[in-house]
Amino acid sequence: MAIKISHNLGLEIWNNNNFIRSNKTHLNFSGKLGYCLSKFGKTRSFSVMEDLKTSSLLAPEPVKNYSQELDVAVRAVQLACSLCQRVQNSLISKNGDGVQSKDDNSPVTIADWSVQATVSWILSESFGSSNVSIIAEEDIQNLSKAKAGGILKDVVKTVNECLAEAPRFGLKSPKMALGTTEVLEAISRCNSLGGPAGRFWTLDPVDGTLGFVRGDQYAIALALIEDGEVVLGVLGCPNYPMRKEWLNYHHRYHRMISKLTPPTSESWDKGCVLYARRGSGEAWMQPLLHVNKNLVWPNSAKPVRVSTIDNPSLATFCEPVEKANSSHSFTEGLAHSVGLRKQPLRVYSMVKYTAIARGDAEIFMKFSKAGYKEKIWDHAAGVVIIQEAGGVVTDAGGRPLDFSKGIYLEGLDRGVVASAGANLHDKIIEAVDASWDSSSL
Ligand SMILES: Nc1ncnc2c1ncn2[C@@H]1O[C@H](COP(=O)(O)OS(=O)(=O)O)[C@@H](OP(=O)(O)O)[C@H]1O
Ligand SMILES: [Mg+2]
Ligand SMILES: [Mg+2]
Ligand SMILES: [Mg+2]
Repeated sequence: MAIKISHNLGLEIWNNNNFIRSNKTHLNFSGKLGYCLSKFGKTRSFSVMEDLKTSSLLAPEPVKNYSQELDVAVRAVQLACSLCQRVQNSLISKNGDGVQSKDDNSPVTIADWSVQATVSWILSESFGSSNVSIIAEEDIQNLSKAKAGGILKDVVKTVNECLAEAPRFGLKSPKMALGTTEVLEAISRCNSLGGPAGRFWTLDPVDGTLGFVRGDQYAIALALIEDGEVVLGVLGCPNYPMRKEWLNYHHRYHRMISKLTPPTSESWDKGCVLYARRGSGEAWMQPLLHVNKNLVWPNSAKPVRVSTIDNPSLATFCEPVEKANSSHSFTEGLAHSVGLRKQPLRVYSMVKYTAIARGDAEIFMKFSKAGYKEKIWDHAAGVVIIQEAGGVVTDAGGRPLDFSKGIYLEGLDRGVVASAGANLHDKIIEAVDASWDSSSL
C-alpha cells in the first residue's frame, strides 16, 4: 500500500500500482510541500505517511509567478468580454440571425470566431508567435465555406473593431487593420495538441454558446497549462453581476418577455472577470471594464473565496441548463440522498465555476452521457480558480482532472464534481458511488 500526492495536491491510495481511491480530506498543501511536488514531478510516492513529515526535501519554494502571462491574459479576456457584449446585443436585435450550426449541431457565432482570433493575435503579439501554443475550440472549416462569406466578413470587421480598442486595456493594436488571411491564420493557429510536456494555452472563446445566443449567461475561458498542470486561469463572465443579489434579477430580466427596468448602471455592475494563479492560495475578481464608461485600467480587483457552508441542507448545487449535457435526474437523486434541499441553480457555461469560487453556490456537478468526452477548455480555467479560492474539484471517483492528455479530459471517471469544501465533496462522491449502478448513465 502506498500513499501518493497527486498533481492536484490531494492524497491517493495505491496498492501494487493499482489506484484504490483519493483521500477523503483532499488536503490542500501549499508552500514547501508544493515545491517538493513540482520538483519531483506529477506524483511522489511515500511508503508511509511518516515520510511526509521527515522528508528532507523541504527546500525553499521557487518563485514562478507567471505575472506577465496573467496580466496579458486578464486584459485579453476583458477585451474579449467587451467584444462579446457588443455581438450579443446585435444578435438579439437580429432575432438569432447569425447563428451557425457545426457538424455536431452545436451553435457557433461571430463572437466565437472573433474572440478566438483576437485572443490568439494578442497572445502571439505579447509573447512572440513562436513561443505561443494554443488549443481552442473553434476551427476555420465552417468559416471558410463559401456560404459563410458574409460571416467571415463580419468576423474580420468585429476583430478589427475590437483590436482598435486594445490600448484602452493596455494592449497593443495592430499597426494596420488585419486582413482576412491574418484573421483566419490567428484562428487556425490554435491547433496545438497539448499533452504532458511544455506550455500551452487553452481557450474557450465563448463557453455556453447556447446561453450566449439566448441572451443569457456565457463565459470566456483562458488558461495556461504547463507540464500537464493548469498554472493560471481567467474566466470572463460578462452577464454575471458583481453582486450575487443581482443574479436573480438578471435571470428574471432575461426570461421575461416584458422588459424590466434594470438597476442604474452604477449599481448594476454587470459582468466580472475572475482569475487565479496556481499555488497562490488566492483568486481575484475584477469588474468588467466598460469602455463607454471611460474607466481606465487597472480596474480594482478584490479577492474571492468559496462559501463556508458545509451543511448540505443549506447548500446550493449548480448544473448545466441542458439535460442533454448533464443528467438532471441523476443529480436530483444525488441531491436527495445527500440532503441537498435547495433548488438547483441551472446556469449556462463556466459561470457555474465562478458561482462556486465566489461563494454564490456550494456544489457544481456535471454528468454527461456515456461516450461524451469532456474537453480541457471547458474546465481548465474554472478548476484552478475554484482550487485557489479554497474549493475542491475532482472527477466522480475523487481523482483530479487530467489536463495532460491532449484536448480531452481522458480517463475522467463518470463526471465532474466541484465543491466549496472537502466535507460536501466527500458526501457527493460517496453518493455517486452508492447510486451509480442503478442509474441509467
Ligand atoms: N453532449 C454533451 N454533453 C456534455 N457537454 C457537452 C455536450 N455537447 C457539448 N457539450 C459541452 O458543454 C458545454 C456547455 O456546457 P454547459 O455546462 O454550459 O451546458 S448548458 O449549456 O448549461 O446546458 C459546451 O461548451 P460550448 O460549446 O463552449 O458552449 C460544450 O463543450
Ligand atoms: Mg465550452
Ligand atoms: Mg465554446
Ligand atoms: Mg461550442
